[in-house]
Amino acid sequence: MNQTLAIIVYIVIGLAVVGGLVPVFLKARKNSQNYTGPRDANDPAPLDPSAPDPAGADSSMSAGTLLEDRPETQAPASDLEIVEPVAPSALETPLPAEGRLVRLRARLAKSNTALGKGLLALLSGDKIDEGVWEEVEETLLLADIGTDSTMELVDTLRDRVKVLGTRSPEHVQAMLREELIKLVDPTMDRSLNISRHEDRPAVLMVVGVNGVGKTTTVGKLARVFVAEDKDVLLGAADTFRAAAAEQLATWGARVGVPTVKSDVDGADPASVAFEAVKAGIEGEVDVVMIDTAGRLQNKVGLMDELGKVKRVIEKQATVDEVLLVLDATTGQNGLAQAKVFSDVVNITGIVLTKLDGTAKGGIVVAIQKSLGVPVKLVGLGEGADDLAPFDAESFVDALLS
Ligand SMILES: Nc1nc2c(ncn2[C@@H]2O[C@H](COP(=O)(O)OP(=O)(O)OP(=O)(O)O)[C@@H](O)[C@H]2O)c(=O)[nH]1
Repeated sequence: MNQTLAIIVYIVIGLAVVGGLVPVFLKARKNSQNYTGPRDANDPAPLDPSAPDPAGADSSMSAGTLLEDRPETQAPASDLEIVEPVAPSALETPLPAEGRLVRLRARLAKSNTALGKGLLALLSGDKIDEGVWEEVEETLLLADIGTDSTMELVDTLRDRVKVLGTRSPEHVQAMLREELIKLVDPTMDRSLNISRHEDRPAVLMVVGVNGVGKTTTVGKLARVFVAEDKDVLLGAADTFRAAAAEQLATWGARVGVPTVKSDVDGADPASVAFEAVKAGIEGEVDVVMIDTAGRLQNKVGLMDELGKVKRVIEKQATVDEVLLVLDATTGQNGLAQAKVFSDVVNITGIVLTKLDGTAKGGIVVAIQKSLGVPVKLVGLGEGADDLAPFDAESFVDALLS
């Protein structure tokens, strides 16, 4: 009897010990997903165990706190989770990308009437004297086309008007259309490099300053790719703004796309990016898209951090597309941002957002000219499908319509 009792006691103790270890094993397994590769020279300092919890410090920040105000040390990306999409029955069907610029033409035309219609009115008048050319110049400069391109366009138009003799409004419209299209450059390759490699997904990274529309762009792009039947995975490497990862996961879930994110505020963004790409390789998806935190281009540490995110991804894949998101309403300021970002991460394309809210559509020309990088996409509203592949002819037609 005593022997049986002793056996039962041993079994109970044994079960208690095993039960206690299970969570430890599970936690260890979760953490083993973390990126543990060698640190780069400019990596953030490793955590000092005696230091106050940086996650705690971060969580006291408001969503509006700028990235440069955060503590130097960063929490590791422990507690990574993959947010799975909603039930298939609740999934949305995104619109195909083709023809979107034409569909959204009215928005572009509405905010750029001054440019297209203004130029047409000026050039269709009975007499084109110096005063008119000055007004044409002013209109182009106000639309943020940039000084060099404005001069170039005015000189060409002046020559062509001279040669033309009679000027019907149709003639003027055709001439203006032709010259504007040349300026926007239809020869640039605007396709996105998102073809899957034999053994791994294509990786696309989105960068830019605060609030330009990076997360929104990744969400809208996920929809475009889903409409093209691609398998997509998102990585929420904007670990600074508390709501950003949630925002991204919600975008993804709506169209059946999973998101890799960290539960820890201020987690190491490179680590989240690494894990997202790893999950993309293991899941054999077509495209992994990495959202990054907004950062001011004049903060060296933050720009270094961005370079690190890219380098860490490159330990297991190539970064095929780096899209710089610029807010069209900030006009020429975007040029300064573009310059610095392109020094750090080799920008392959521009996304120009909020073109629906500005009469400065000419910034497309200025950016391409100063950077030599094509505008590949334009944002024309806050709606889920208000992102369009950029096309020189449709764009100019919208300006002149
Ligand atoms: N009108 C308009 N609003 C846009 C467009 N694209 C983005 N937005 C809005 O811009 C705001 C900022 O967008 P986010 O995607 O959160 O910007 P973000 O760059 O990720 O922000 P940070 O992570 O703080 O740097 C949101 O209110 C978007 O709805 C656009 O093309 N048109």
